[in-house]
Amino acid sequence: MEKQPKLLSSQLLLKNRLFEVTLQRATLSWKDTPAAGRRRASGGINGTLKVGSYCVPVSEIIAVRETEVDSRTKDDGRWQKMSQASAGTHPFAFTVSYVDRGSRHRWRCSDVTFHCPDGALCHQWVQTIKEQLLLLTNRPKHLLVYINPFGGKQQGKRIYEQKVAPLFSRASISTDVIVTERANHARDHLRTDADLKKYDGVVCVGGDGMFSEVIHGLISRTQREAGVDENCPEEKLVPCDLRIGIIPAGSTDCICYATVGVNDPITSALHIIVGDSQALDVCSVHHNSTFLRYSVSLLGYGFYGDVLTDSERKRWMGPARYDISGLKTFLTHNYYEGTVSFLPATDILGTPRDKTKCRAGCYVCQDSEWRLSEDKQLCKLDEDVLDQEEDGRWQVIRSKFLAINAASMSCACPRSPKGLSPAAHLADGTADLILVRKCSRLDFLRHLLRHTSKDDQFDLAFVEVHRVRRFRFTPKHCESDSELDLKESGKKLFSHICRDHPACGCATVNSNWNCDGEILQHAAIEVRVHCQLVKLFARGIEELPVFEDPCCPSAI
Ligand SMILES: Nc1ncnc2c1ncn2[C@@H]1O[C@H](COP(=O)(O)OP(=O)(O)OP(=O)(O)O)[C@@H](O)[C@H]1O
Repeated sequence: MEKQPKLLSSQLLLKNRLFEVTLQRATLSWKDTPAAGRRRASGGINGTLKVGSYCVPVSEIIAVRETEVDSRTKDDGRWQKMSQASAGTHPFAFTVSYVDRGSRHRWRCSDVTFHCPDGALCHQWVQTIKEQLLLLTNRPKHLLVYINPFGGKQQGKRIYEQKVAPLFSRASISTDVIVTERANHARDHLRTDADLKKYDGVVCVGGDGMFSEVIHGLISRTQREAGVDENCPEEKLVPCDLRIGIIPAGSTDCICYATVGVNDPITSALHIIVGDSQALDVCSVHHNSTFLRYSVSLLGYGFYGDVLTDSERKRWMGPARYDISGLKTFLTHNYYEGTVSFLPATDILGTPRDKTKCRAGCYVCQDSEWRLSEDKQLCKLDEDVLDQEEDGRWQVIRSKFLAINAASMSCACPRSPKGLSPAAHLADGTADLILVRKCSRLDFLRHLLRHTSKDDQFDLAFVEVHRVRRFRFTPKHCESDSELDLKESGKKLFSHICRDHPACGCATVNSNWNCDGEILQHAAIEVRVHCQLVKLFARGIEELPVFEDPCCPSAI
């Protein structure tokens, strides 16, 4: 590794022990000096600090400030008494706030205070660190924040005010905060009114529903300004410039869990402050050349559509409704006939059966980013050639399905740690299309149980999985208009009977699509994955536990 020049290096006092403190372009480090032992022996009060070397990446420093020095100093949240000798020899101090990694991907903001022998040196340290922070151009300075006061346990406002706003202010981030007054307030404001040029990012405080509002508003706005027609399924959508931050305060925080690894407001706030960036694929869903919705996690027809439809009728039950509706839908065992056509993704590095998972710095997603920038350089003429090539590669499957699921990410969450498609990627421009054909209840149960065990949920004769760029689904009765006309009235009646008699064993005509937790109005849909259409203030789930990380503020 290339040796970096030292920007500053001094012997400073930390918890009454002398440390050699060094600032380089990428790191702030401090290590025990031989004199430290002598000073300890001379009666200084020892803190909990371990002997050794410590290192914080500059990119994870939140802020630096000069600190008032008394004979008492507050460090790590606790008051400590400085020895008279230390206060006398090192009367000036500065405090560095930095990202401290806890267990299970949780981040915290920790402080370390260094004491200096003179004011000029202290000032020089603060200024030099500040200058290094200003060079980090990926950090947001001004954010637009939407708070859903009714999401989850209705704690959005309190969470923001008590846990997030103080961190933003410490990091000198200014905000415009809007507390939403109705559903779709954030979406509509982003679509038309918001002066987006003023901001470096948009933050939503709430659950997956709020995140969905924000992406719908931002994507629509971007397309309108670029002159792209959202209703045309063939249009290539223009990526959104502004990054989105999610402060989890909902009952379902799956997107946050999938992109950060934990649904913790402080962790998310710190990812925003350090200016992380994680691209995310977005699926557009159309019916007959009419835009329906965007999806970033799961599109599910059959089993997951039916669970959502049933659970919506049982909202009064609270979260227990998902288990009850799940059991009911499983026992009902409906299957649906139709045609799935899809365009396989052939030019990518990963497959849905990979053992490796999408993690921070994922090389599969990076490869897609590289291809995306190459694609942009292709001239318009080549797009027609590509379309013709695509036409020849579509595959068609006509069958009876218990479930059709398209996962744009693993869909892992605390309830399902492996997720629906464990090897799916956040930003490779594909979705994993999982087809579960008609099978016995026992076999379907085996498939479902494998989502929570080590066994491969796709390694069953009635399950197949394809990594796709586009797909279409046509329910059997929609396959031709004349067929539809002939059967329409009879099927409506049939569907009604089956809903009222769920145990009769006959298939209802149509299920509904569950689109990231919302029910779609149409069963016949056309889906296209847009590679890296939005960006989040996140970095993907980090792989290493804290003690394995070579550059964290623990001893090295
Ligand atoms: N002020 C408001 N009043 C009522 N509904 C709102 C308001 N602001 C946002 N919403 C809507 O509330 C819905 C749920 O919000 P959110 O996702 O934040 O919480 P949640 O409890 O996780 O909900 P869900 O689990 O249904 O996604 C969103 O779809 C959003 O459109």
